[in-house]
Order: sequence, then structure tokens, then C-alpha cells
Amino acid sequence: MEVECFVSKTLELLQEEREAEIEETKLWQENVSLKDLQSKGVCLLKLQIGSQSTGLYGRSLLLLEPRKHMGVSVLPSNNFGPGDIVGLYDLDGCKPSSQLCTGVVTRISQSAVTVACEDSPDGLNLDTDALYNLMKLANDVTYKRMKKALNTLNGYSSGPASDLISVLFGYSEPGSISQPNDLSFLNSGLDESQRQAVSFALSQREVAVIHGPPGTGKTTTVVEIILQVVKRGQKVLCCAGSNVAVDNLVERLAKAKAKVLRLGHPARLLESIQKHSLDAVLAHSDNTNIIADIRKDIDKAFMGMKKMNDKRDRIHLKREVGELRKELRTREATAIAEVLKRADVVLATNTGANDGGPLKNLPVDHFDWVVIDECAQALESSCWIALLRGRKCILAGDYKQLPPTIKSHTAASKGLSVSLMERLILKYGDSVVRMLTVQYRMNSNIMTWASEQMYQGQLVAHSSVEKHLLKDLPGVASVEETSTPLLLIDTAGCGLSEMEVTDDQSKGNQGEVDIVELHIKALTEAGVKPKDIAVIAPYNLQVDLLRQRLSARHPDLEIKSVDGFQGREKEAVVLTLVRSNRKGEIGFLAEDRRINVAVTRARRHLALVCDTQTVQTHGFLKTLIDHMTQHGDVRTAFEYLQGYSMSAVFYPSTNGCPSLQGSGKPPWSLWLNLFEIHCSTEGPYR
Ligand SMILES: Nc1ncnc2c1ncn2[C@@H]1O[C@H](COP(=O)(O)OP(=O)(O)OP(=O)(O)O)[C@@H](O)[C@H]1O
Repeated sequence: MEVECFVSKTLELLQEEREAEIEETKLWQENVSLKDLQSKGVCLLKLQIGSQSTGLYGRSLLLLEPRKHMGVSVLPSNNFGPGDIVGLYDLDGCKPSSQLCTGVVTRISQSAVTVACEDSPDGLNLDTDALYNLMKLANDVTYKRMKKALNTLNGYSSGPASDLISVLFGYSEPGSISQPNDLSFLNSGLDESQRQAVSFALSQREVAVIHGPPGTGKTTTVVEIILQVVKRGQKVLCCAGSNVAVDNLVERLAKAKAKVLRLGHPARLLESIQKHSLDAVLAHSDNTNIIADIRKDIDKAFMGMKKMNDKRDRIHLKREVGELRKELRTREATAIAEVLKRADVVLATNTGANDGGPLKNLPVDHFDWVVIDECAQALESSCWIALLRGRKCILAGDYKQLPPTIKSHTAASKGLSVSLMERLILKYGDSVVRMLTVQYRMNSNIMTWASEQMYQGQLVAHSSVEKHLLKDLPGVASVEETSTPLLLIDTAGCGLSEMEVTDDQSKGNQGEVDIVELHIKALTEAGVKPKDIAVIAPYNLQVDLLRQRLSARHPDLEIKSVDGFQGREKEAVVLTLVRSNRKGEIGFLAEDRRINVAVTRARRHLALVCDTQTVQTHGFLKTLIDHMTQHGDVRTAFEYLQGYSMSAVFYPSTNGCPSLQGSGKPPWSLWLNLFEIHCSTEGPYR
């Protein structure tokens, strides 16, 4: 695809995406209820201020949490993430008139969200007993930066990235340069596929793609490549889509003693890596005192100006302030450039690498390499912000997991969701890619299905994980549930239908919540710690139902949507697929990459709760059911009731249908459903 064609098409699709995002945040104008906004994940209602503190560099941090229910606070499932721009509102709603301040989300957990306020909340007189609403705001900074990068790409005639652009758009073929055969690896523990990926990356002239399936040590490999490049005296710009991924790389590189520098709003960085941030390093630079003195001089001149009556004196002082400002800018730019040049690896998010920020102080050809991690989850246009600064690039990620989240279905279907990594693999095939093949996460029974369906059967489980089970964890008893890596709990025929909801985007299934609860009970009674278990569901509504049911008893249990759990792992994963209907409709379970992500989060145990009759209508899901049936334990939801005492009296009703009264232990809804099935023909019952 030619550059002009790519740029004009992408600009158009970005515009569509932008409009979809604005639409979403303007829903309040269309009388969409706040509750509906909350269920769409863009709004959090009735939060109270848990604490208010001053963060680094004087920024105010508000910890907001929902009111406690049975002693715990649980946020509804939502789409908030670190770095999101949000508005804080009083309880009147989420209209501009009720906005109290704006801020940036710095942290979000199941129980609270922390916001770094742009305006000082001191002046707002926030009441610690009052309740507030929080809403995501459309943020055009990212769009502006992507557009700018695309326009620069379009007009790019000569510069460091010329050869790279030429290869990435197919004007010329990727090339290689010879490397010494006896490459000495800094990390002696690398496996063969990781070593090959490192050698390959170093020998590519313009581009190398590192395909890292789940748990295969992608970051370990990327870190080795960067350290090798640094050892050769070259400079690296290293980016990823999310702050968390960038911080992870900063930590790993700093541990290996690389000279790293992290760009980005300090409020968004992990505390442990704050010391590597530009602000922190600048504060210790030689120029700091001079810069502070100039700032003081400017403040003093301003104070003086207020007191002056003589116009000529004021003009004179104004000129002086102008000069001081100029000097301040020059000194600051020099200080930033010095700090940046001293670093071997500069790290930022893709959009943080824009040329309007600190990087504008560096010569355009400063970096030899641009490394982009999580490349398959980023919009290609966001990668170009960084790529325009590199001669060569390394792209790492897994295009068999979920692509970037796109709100506009039209933009996604027209190609906006195709990542640069995917596009290059389609264009050049294996010639630019090396795949990591040894995985260090999953029991081989969990891995095999993903390997066969998504990775051409090439994955091998490392011996340290190959056979590991929950029962091998300290303090965990050996019972059926902890001795099997795969457990299918089939609800087919049990009548545990999905809930009828008007919003067709989200789905819930109370019966599956009941089953999940019973399975969690079995696991925790066997000694598995709740913090080692994740419950994941494809739908936000199901996540909410699960949290309502389970979070009070198990605050450490992580309950998340599949999309929200990408990049993570747990010893045990309980996955509920929710869909159960006569028509065999499975909605967005039909996205194979979503199922791949869900399954590959589990290290030692995967329990799948689903209605096989419904989900097997989809070929890909059928392969999972077949795999679990063949290699794992299978139970029907009916078996789950064994051991549960219940006293009940059944009476045939006048219309011939059985009715039920009684009391018993949960899960009551499950009993009701089963009762319908087992009592439909004969009677009377006692
Ligand atoms: N060569 C190796 N020998 C032993 N353990 C390894 C090796 N490479 C990676 N690991 C381990 O595998 C785990 C995953 O590694 P890493 O964090 O590098 O993977 P990743 O691919 O970035 O993860 P993800 O799959 O979540 O993207 C870590 O616990 C790491 O220590």
C-alpha cells in the first residue's frame, strides 16, 4: 500500500473513530440515563472520597470509591484505565454545568479509582461525606498527535526513517546485515527460540517482528535485544501502547543497569520507576539551580511590575521578563537535551513520543532503533509517532490476541483495527518474523489447544510448567478440582438461559454465576488463595453480577472482562461464556482472539462454564469444547448440586406445570431450572 493511500484512508477512519468517541461521551445530551452510561462503562456513579493526598510534584490525588456494601466497596465493571481524562461531577449529573474539575486516572482497581486532579481540589471544597460522579471525557490529544504523524509521514522526503518507510510500505524489500556468529548473550538463560529472535533482530537492516504468544518471554527477549543494541553504543527509543507495559520495560532494563529515561506525566507512572522519570532526573541535573534562580527572578519582576506606576519603568521590566523567559526556555531545552542524550534508552508511550514534547530537544536522527512492544494492540497511526524517529524498528507483540479497541464498527471493519504487525506479516510472511515457541506459563494441557488453533502447533511448554497443577502449590490439598488442568462444567440442558436484556451489547447469566460460585468455593476450600484465582467473562454485565455475588466474600478474587485481563495471568482461571439460548447465538464470542486471550491467562487450572449446545454452533469454540472433553474433566451443572441439602415440597400446579416451594441452600435459581426439567412429566411429587 502506498504511503499517500494509507495516510488518506487512515485519516478518514480516525475521524470516524473520533466522532464515535465524542458521541459516547455526549450521551448525556440525548437523555441517556446515568445508569445506562454506567452500564456502558463510561461513567461511575455515587463515589465517595476515600482519601485526598498530594502526589508527586504537588499534584492532588483523589481516591474515589463506591459506598461500602457489607464492609467492602466494589466498582461496577467499567472501561476506565490509567491515563484516561475524566471529569468529576456533583450528583446533579454529568453535564458541563455540574463539572467540578477534570483530571487523569492514575490507578484503577476493583474497589477504587485514583484521579490526579488538573485543578486543585482544595479550592473546590470537596465534602468527604458527599457523593460524586466520574465520567470519561473525549481526549483529542492522541488524535492530534496521530494526525500530525500521518501528515509528516505523507510529506516525508528524506530523514532517518526513509529506508524504514520504504520497506514498511513495500517500495523496497527488507534487508539484512551480517552479524558475528558468536553473539554473546547477556542473559545466559534464554531459550533457543529467544536466542534466534535476538540474533535475527540484530541482523535485520530495517525491521524485525518478534511474535510472542502468551507466556513465551517476549519482554525478556525485547530486553536482551535492547541491551545488545546499547552494548554496541547505539541509542534506542522504546515505546508501548500502555503506561503499564512501558513501566514494566523500564523496571526490567533498569535492573539490567541500562541508562534509562522515562518520559510521561509523572502522575501516570508507577511509583517504583518515578526516579527514572524526566522530571526526577532533571531535578538532579546541573542546570536545576540556575533554572530555579531564573524562575525566581521572573516572579520577582512580576511582583515589582504590579507596584510600578511609571509606564516607562513597566515597559522596561516587561522587556526584562521577556528576556528572562527566553533564557529560561533555552536553559530548560539544553538541560532536557543533555539528560536525554545521556540516556541509552528513552522510554515513552507511543503517543508520548510525539515531537511536541521533550523529544523536540533532540536532533531528529538521534535514535538508531525504535522498539515498539505490544505492537499488535496499537493503532498503526500511533506507532508512526515513534517510528518517524528511527532508522530501524523492532515490533513485538502477538497479533493472535485482541487488536486495539475501536469504538466505531465502521472504522474497524474498514481496516482501522489492523495493526502494523499484522499488516507486515501479511505482506512479508515469515521473512520478517521470528516466533518465540517455548512458553513459561501454562500446563501443557491448557497450552495445546491454543497452540494448535492459533500458533500452528509450534508452542512447547517449558519443563518447569508443563505438568504443574494447583495441588502442587503450597497449602493446597489434592482434590479433584486441584488435580485437573482442564475442567468443563457443561450447563447444556439445565435451562440456565442467558438473561433477557434490552441492551444487546451486554449479557448476563445468573445460573452460570451460581456455578462459578460453587467452583470458587471448592477451590478455596481446597486451599487455593483467592488472589491466585481470576474469574473472567466476555460481558461487562456478567462481570457485574459476579462481583455482586463474590467480591464481598473474596475481596482478593480478581473478576474482570476478558479484554480487561489481556496481558495478565493467574494460577486458576474460571471462565464463564454466558451465552445460552435456543438459537445458538453467540455474539462477540465469535472473535477467536478473544477466546484465545481468555484461555491463555491460566497457569495451572482452567474451568470453563458454558452451555456447550449453544457455543458449539461456532466452529472455533467447538474445537475448545472438543479439546476439553478429550483432555480434561467434564461435569454437568447438575452434578454441582450433589452434596447440597435442600428441603422442598413440590406440588403439581393446576395448569399441569409443577410448582415448587421450599427452602434450601443456594443456588436456588439452579434448582428451579433443574426442577423444570426433571419434574415435567410425572407427578405428584413430595
Ligand atoms: N528463557 C527463560 N527461562 C526461564 N524463564 C523464562 C525465560 N523467558 C521468560 N521466562 C519467564 O516467563 C515469564 C514471562 O516472561 P516475560 O515477562 O518476558 O513474558 P512476556 O511474553 O512479556 O509475557 P506475556 O506473555 O504476558 O506478554 C516470566 O516469569 C519469565 O521469568
